[in-house]
Parts: sequence; structure tokens; C-alpha cells
Amino acid sequence: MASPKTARTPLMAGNWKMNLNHQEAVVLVQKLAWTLADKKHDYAKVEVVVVPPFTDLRSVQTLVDGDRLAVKYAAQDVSTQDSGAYTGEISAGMLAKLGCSYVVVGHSERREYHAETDEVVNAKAHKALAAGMTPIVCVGEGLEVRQAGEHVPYTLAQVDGSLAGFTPEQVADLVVAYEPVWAIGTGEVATPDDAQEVCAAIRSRIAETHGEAAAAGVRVLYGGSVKAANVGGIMTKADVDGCLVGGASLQVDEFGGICRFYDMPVL
Ligand SMILES: O=C[C@H](O)COP(=O)(O)O
Repeated sequence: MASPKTARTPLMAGNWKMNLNHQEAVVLVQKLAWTLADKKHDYAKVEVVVVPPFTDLRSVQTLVDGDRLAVKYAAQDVSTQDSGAYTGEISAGMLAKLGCSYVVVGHSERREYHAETDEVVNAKAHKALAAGMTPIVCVGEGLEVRQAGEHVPYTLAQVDGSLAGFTPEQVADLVVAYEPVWAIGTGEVATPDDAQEVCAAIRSRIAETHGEAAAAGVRVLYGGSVKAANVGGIMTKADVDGCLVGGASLQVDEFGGICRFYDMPVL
């Protein structure tokens, strides 16, 4: 398949989940920017995205704008609705107004604790894109599915459902994050070959459903216990274009190291 990895800009996204208040958020983003500035980080070479809780976004926006930082930021979720009587929901328009570049949709914790189906994830991804943000569409199997050897078809079914109704041009600009649930927050990182197997299958499926150009453009991330120590090996894989990082993104040195993956040992 014609999908040279070099044509895609690596993306490192740090999903803070329900951690850090708005003051702590500002401190972390400042420290991250300083750490990367010390290394003369080229943000055009590796995109850096933080994904704070909703309550932190305005403070992060103020810092990023005020200090003209190249760090981008994203939301962890978005409503399927535009406005109205949906208590607790946050619309894509609100997030776009705050300057979010990306929106994570369909994270396994949303799928598990909030019963989000592929249909809901798909609706959220469409809302994000319509508002000018890039969805980071999460997919991935649980332990039982993995043990049954069904992880590839299971994940591809999620890809099909979550990407329904997008044009090939839209898919080319999307981000898909493969996160095997058994590797999230457990310390059980998938091997680089495990990550490559499913990320390659996702790209092949997109080639079938949306064409070669979409497959060549779409960025496929791996997520699940990524750390500075193991990112080097994961990023050698041809179909892994970056990482969606949880726990390690709360530590500046860890996440800074992950963003500098090409300086890290390949284990
Ligand atoms: O969104 C991030 C993933 O859930 C991975 O989390 P983790 O790096 O803590 O395993």
C-alpha cells in the first residue's frame, strides 16, 4: 500500500483524563513548553497536544495565546447536540470557540462507563469536524476479545461504525487511536508488533472503504501504557503515527520524552 510514514506528521497527545485543576493545568503546560524549548523542539516535526478536562481549557487557551506556544490542546469529549436542554453537555461550537484543535471521541472509558456506541462516537466525530476540529477517534478491544484472537475484526468493526459517512478527503485528515483496553493504565503495554498489527489493519481497512489517499493520509496512533522508555520501539513501526498517552502525560519529563521519541532508545 502507498502510505509512506514520512508523509504524515507524528502526533503525541496527552490525555489527562480527570486530573489537574485549571491552575495545575497552567503549570504543566508551561513546564512542558519550557522543557521542549530547552530541546529546541520542532513542533512541525512532531505535533504536541494536551487534552485537559473541560474546566481547564480556558486557562490553557489563555496561556497558549498569551505566550504564543506551539502546544495544541484538545477536549476529551463533545456532545452529539449543538445546543439546548442537554444538562452537562459541551457542544463542538463551544470547544471550537476555545481554540481546541482536536476532540477525542469514543475513548474506551466513554464507551465503557457511558455506554457510547459506534453510532454515538460517529455522531460526535461529525460534530467535531463540522465545527472545524479534528476528531481523534478511539477504538480497541478488551482483554477477552484479545484472548479469543478476535482483536482485529473487533477493532475494524469499530472503525467502520465510527467513520461512517465521512468522505475520503475528510478521513485523510482524521486521527484514529488504537487503544487495546487491556493495556490502558495497567502497565501492560502492547508490543510494538502488536501495535503495528492492528494499526496496519486499520489503515488497510480505510484503503478499502475510503481509498488509498485516505489511508495514506489518516494518522493512526497507539495508546496504552506508553512511556518515554517504550515509545522509541513503538514509533519505529510503519503504521504507528504517534501515541495517545494517559498517565505518563501528567509528568512533564515523561511526556516531554515521548514527544522527543526519536531521541529515545528503541527497546
Ligand atoms: O487516552 C489514553 C489512554 O487511555 C492510555 O492511558 P495510559 O497511557 O495511562 O495507559
